[in-house]
Amino acid sequence: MSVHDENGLREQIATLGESLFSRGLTMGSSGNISVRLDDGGWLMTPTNACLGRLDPARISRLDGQGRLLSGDRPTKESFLHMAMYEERPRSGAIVHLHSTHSVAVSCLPQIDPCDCIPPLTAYYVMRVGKLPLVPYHLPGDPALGDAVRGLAGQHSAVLLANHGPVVAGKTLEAAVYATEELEETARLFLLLRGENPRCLTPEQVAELEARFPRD
Ligand SMILES: O=C(O)[C@@H](O)C(=O)COP(=O)(O)O
Ligand SMILES: [Zn+2]
Repeated sequence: MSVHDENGLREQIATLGESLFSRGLTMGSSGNISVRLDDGGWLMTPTNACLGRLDPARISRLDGQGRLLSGDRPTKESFLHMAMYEERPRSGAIVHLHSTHSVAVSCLPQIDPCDCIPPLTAYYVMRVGKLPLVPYHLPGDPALGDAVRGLAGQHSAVLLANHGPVVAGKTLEAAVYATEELEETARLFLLLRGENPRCLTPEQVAELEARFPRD
């Protein structure tokens, strides 16, 4: 990958981070973003950085073993991102946010841990699919990587209990779109609680999965 391409990805991380932050999809210095590079390394947002005010030049550059090559110290969830990439060789980017409605769902006692949000809309199935719950861990706990490793092969998105979503996509744009769709569907799910909404049937879900594979 040329320096020119890498710089373009740095700019894209900062631009999309600002877009997510300015729309209230993550607050303060919460959330992190990573992109896989052609040489097997990664660009990751630095720890304690506000996604709304990222400096492209200070984004952490890691090698394939997760060692910091340049930039600020990476997100404390770097091992979580790396575990997800390991299981998803076709994923090129990962987004983790503290988006309010998704976090709210992650705190509910009675959600199905194998599938936290039912298939309410076609677009949700196309962008997110089945969303498993990862049991609560301290943010930055290396055990989170192992917990996610067991799920990420089958799922492009997981929901960390009492914490928030982690979403992979083929490109950074795809991961951001999927995270936005997850947040909007979490909002719908909360709006419809108690209404016994009509969900898509297993046949309708299977048709969508076949016609619109994610990555
Ligand atoms: O919730 C946390 O502490 C992290 O998962 C997070 O969202 C922000 O951590 P850093 O990326 O290390 O700033
Ligand atoms: Zn977090």
